[in-house]
Amino acid sequence: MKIAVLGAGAWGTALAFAFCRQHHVTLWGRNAEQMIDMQATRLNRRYLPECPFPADLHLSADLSEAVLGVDLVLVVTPIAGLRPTLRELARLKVDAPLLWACKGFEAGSSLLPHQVVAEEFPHLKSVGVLSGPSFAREVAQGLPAAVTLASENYAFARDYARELHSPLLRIYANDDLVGVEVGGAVKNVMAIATGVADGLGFGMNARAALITRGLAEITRLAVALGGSQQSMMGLSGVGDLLLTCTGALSRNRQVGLKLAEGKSLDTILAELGHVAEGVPTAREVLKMAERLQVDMPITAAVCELLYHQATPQQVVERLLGRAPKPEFHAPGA
Ligand SMILES: NC(=O)C1=CN([C@@H]2O[C@H](COP(=O)(O)OP(=O)(O)OC[C@H]3O[C@@H](n4cnc5c(N)ncnc54)[C@H](O)[C@@H]3O)[C@@H](O)[C@H]2O)C=CC1
Ligand SMILES: O=C(CO)COP(=O)(O)O
Repeated sequence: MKIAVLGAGAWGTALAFAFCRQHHVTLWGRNAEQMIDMQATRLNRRYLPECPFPADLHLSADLSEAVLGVDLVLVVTPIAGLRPTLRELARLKVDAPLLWACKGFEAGSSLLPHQVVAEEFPHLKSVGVLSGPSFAREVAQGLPAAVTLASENYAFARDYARELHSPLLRIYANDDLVGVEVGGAVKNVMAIATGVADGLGFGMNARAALITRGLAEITRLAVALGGSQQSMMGLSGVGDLLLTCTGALSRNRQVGLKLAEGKSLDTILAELGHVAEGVPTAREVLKMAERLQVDMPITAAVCELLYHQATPQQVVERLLGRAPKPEFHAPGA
């Protein structure tokens, strides 16, 4: 297949590496200067400095050139870049099948990525998300990983999962687009919370409790939005939640660790140099939870920390001080 990967950050670069083993791949980035540097050094020095480019990876800073005659477009910008990128694709009259790999709810609209795609490309039916436990650096180093390709059009998910699948990047098909997107979006919020708890030295018991109750929270929201509970047991549910809450490579977890050190959000984001989707997404998830009357206390606590100047200690006291309740639901309820 001829594939255009749009977005030359860590994850776009890593996916381009993975797919160019079997396909003709062009990695497009919006920053022409950076793309010239990448071509000259065959390295993404800004976002993935330790991984040299495979010889057969093509690069372009010209979107029209990158998408010319492609069989698949894969958008790997942060969620904030999804809509602007789709609008550029619409302007260029691109109608190739479309996948995206961004994780989050769109800031302001609180829409999931597939809803943004439906607004910008209402007639395109071959669309879906690629999501799951996958740190860019490990994928770029050729270490094995498994992800989910979810689409409401299951035949599309099945066929493109088969096309993109390889021994090092195993791809599973799923028809639960909502569940897979909610899992990928909200685990980032839970990773911030887990980073805070770990940074405060609360120990491994507390970490396991947070991850488990985080999963309960994600599941409630996913089901309220029409997703399937089963996906929460899958790669884009518990799989990505575990990875991001415990893995040192997670940027969202790093945000939490630095919040626990008492650093301001602005300082943390400047130090990070990468996107941390859990930061804008936490606010949208809380809005959505309030609208749907879904109980999401960990998300609310993360929002208190990020946006209401609460200290980590205050937030933890409030979370631990809540009244006891049934783990699942009261018998007979
Ligand atoms: N890094 C990882 O391990 C993984 C990241 N993701 C998701 O992939 C998405 C991208 O993440 P990363 O590549 O890691 O971020 P990053 O922070 O490494 O790079 C972001 C890239 O997006 C570009 N960008 C930002 N706005 C854009 C726009 N409007 N148009 C075009 N390009 C734009 C930036 O120039 C930069 O190249 C996020 O939603 C993230 O949650 C998903 C799985 C793994
Ligand atoms: O989504 C990811 C792994 O699946 C990457 O997580 P971070 O954005 O927290 O680094």
